[in-house]
Amino acid sequence: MTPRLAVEGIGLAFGGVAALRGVGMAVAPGEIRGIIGPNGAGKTTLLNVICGIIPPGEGRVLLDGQDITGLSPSRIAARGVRRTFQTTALFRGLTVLENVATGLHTETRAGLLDGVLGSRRLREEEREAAERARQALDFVGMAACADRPAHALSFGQQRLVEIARALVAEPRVVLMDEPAVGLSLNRLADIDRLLRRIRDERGVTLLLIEHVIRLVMEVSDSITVLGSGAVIAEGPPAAVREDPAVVAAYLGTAVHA
Ligand SMILES: Nc1ncnc2c1ncn2[C@@H]1O[C@H](COP(=O)(O)OP(=O)(O)OP(=O)(O)O)[C@@H](O)[C@H]1O
Repeated sequence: MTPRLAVEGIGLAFGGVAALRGVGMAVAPGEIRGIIGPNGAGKTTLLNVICGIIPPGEGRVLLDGQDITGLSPSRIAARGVRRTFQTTALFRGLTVLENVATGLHTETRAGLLDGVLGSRRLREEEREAAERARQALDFVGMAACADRPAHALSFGQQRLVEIARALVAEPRVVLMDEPAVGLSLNRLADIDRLLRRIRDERGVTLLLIEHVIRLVMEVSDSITVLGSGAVIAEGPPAAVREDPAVVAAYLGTAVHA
């Protein structure tokens, strides 16, 4: 089967520092793939390469077999690869609903002239965008906050809105950078459930960077472990947890936390 997402031989250096070294990985459709590794291992850089924020020095990124290496972030988003960030990145001046609707920018067809003329097509698009944004908010359990200003929400709520924004355009792949960061332990089960629903109900393939090892071990179908910019282990959570190279990379503690 063609992988939904594959990276092949990705290499990237920042100045003299090799951030990624020959990274390869193939993720099946509908898989939750955890990406773990110590600080500085290259996890965020890998997501940035996949979604086009940083062009790789070497290697290729393939989406359903098609080479998307070097495309701009907005073109890659338009092909169905969306992203959430480590720190929330909502527009402060917009409502929650408007923030989620910005996730549809790659699909909006009405042109500038339509805006000037206030055409019916533009109004229809806006209505449709609002409806889809509302559905995405409902999916993450945030519909009641739709009309509130985004900055008035708690950190945890803002993270859910970001996930809704990543989902609104019905992506094929969502890259998530630490969705559980800053959440209390009793919210972890909610995130676990939400990630599974994103996979099962929306058919989205998920790449998940996560430092909360308990969450990533429970929710991932398989895990790729990065160390110093290279893949040091890959496989089902139970096998990765026992892998000597992984235990050594984490100094034998965190993987069992
Ligand atoms: N924009 C940049 N300029 C220079 N070096 C960078 C840049 N971004 C990342 N690096 C370096 O690349 C390496 C990989 O960093 P990256 O942030 O991808 O690691 P990470 O695994 O996501 O770490 P963390 O778990 O701490 O978020 C590190 O050595 C980091 O210092």
